[in-house]
Amino acid sequence: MITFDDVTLTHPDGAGRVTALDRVHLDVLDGAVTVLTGPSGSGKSSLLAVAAGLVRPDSGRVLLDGHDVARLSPSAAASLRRGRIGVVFQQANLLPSLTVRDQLLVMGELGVVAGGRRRRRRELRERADALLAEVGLDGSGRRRPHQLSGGQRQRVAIARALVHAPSVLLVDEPTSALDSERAAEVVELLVHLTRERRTATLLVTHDLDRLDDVAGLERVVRMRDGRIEAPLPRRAAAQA
Ligand SMILES: Nc1ncnc2c1ncn2[C@@H]1O[C@H](COP(=O)(O)OP(=O)(O)OP(=O)(O)O)[C@@H](O)[C@H]1O
Repeated sequence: MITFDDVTLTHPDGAGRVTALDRVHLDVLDGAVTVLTGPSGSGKSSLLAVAAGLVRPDSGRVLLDGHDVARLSPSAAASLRRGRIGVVFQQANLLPSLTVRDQLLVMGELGVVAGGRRRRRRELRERADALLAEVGLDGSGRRRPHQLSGGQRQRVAIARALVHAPSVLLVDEPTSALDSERAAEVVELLVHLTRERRTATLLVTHDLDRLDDVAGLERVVRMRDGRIEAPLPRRAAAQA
């Protein structure tokens, strides 16, 4: 679970400062996808960056499984990120020369080192293969990114983000490069994996209306001017 408790973040802006997050309170619960939407500049990326420990807020607490990410040193934040957080970006960002399976194994090894756990390689390989099957890429482990469709690449990115068994999944506009049908499939997959693995998933999207038919996105929060508006029913949030 991630808890944002009274989190404020400002950036320098000419002579003054611009407020990206303004006293944000939000719980991202385990086993559910919390959708974060809102207009450009409302603070969505800033909230993800703070959750990932990439940016330190001016004030407030960001609790990730009880650790205050906002107070950690940069190296401790990096270690927490590698051990407990999975991230999926707008583009899949796969390494062109690696096979699908190796994309997962490389990330898994990083998590193993960072977490100081002696997870055996065989275990990691089994985990990678199980994840590839779960995201519908059973049998594609030897392919390389250029042999995959956009939706398949994004599925690899999702599997890679989960291979070290993070408790938190941060997802930034994962569907912007996909058509509506593929977009819905990718988000359905995220809902399924989130429930099954009990991750606390925070999904940023600006086009909520494209996800109208996806079940399991009950929790939608909308940002405006750095603030979280009260959680809204999904249709109302899409129209606001
Ligand atoms: N590094 C920075 N320096 C100065 N201002 C910044 C910086 N990063 C973000 N901002 C400002 O903080 C506010 C929130 O930006 P943020 O990128 O979090 O919004 P967003 O909702 O993710 O927007 P988008 O949907 O366009 O990605 C905006 O006013 C933006 O201009």
